[in-house]
Amino acid sequence: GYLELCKMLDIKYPIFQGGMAWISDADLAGAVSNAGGLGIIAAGNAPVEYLEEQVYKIRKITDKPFGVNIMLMSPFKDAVAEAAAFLEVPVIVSGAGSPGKYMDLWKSKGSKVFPVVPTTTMAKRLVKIGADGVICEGTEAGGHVGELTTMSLVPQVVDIVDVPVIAAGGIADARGFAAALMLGASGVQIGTRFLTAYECNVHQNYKEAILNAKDTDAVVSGRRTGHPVRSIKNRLTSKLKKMEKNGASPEELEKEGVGALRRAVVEGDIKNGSVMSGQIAGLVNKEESCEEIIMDLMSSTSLLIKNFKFEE
Ligand SMILES: O=C(O)COc1ccc(-c2c[nH]c(CNC(=O)Nc3ncc(Sc4ccccn4)s3)n2)cc1
Repeated sequence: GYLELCKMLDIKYPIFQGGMAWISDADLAGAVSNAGGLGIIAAGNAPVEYLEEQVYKIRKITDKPFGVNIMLMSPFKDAVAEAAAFLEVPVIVSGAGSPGKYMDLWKSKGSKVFPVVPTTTMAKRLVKIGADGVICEGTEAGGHVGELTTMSLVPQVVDIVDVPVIAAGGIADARGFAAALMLGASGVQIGTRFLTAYECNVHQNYKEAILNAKDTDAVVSGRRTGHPVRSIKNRLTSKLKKMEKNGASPEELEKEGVGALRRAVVEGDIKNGSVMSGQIAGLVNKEESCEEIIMDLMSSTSLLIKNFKFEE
């Protein structure tokens, strides 16, 4: 349950902040960890120097546990995986691929390993080789997504693993948090709502696109070409949709996608950039601090579930 998870990771609240490529830096992760959750720095596609710099920086911001998310489609994944172990990062999260070959290295250095898994098969396989928990991310999530929904994936994984399950995808308030606990999750991972936090350094245009989005605006591009990515509907997603319809190759689509996330995050080009976002953006309508987000989640959830106790 959530108390066991908090004990395992020495965190106050069972709330992970999604390690979003280009977005989750030491400022955001440090604020989440200082507020009692697990802040997670995203290595994304960045070279190892970026990760080292962010880990040094977060250790100046907080002395609480934090995580690093390693994106396994990164060209720098080997160096980044080594660095995460060498830096003795408390929690290592992985995504967009299988971290099997790094598991022993990460465990040997004492890191807790929480891979994101899109299916029960992957969950079972990774727990068998040592995963300390799994993050079950439903297709409701932003960014690179699988096919299964959170509502469907979470209970099926809970039934076949004996480690804590974190629910991710489509969760932004106490109702989603409470629902995840009912499905058997020990905690939740939240991306889209933390993306609009004051401490998140993403371009203000990107935050506004999330705050103004409605339920049907977060669409998946590239589902047929292998890298399905959920982002806010704009000129880029329309272009990708047309290209897919005209039978564009994965390489052609990939070329369009490269640099698109940076254009949105850094330059604020939310028309032609990739504004990655979960379906729950329609529920995220105001900017808050990480502390406010976490306290809202914990206090409201404790009202929904009578034996869900927490102390401020
Ligand atoms: O290796 C296999 O058999 C396949 O294994 C997996 C397949 C998928 C996943 C998976 C799905 N979702 C996640 C965690 N979420 C994510 O990884 N979300 C991401 N958002 C943006 C990212 S950067 C990117 C990536 C592709 C194209 C453009 N940009 S990564 N992991 C995990 C393992």
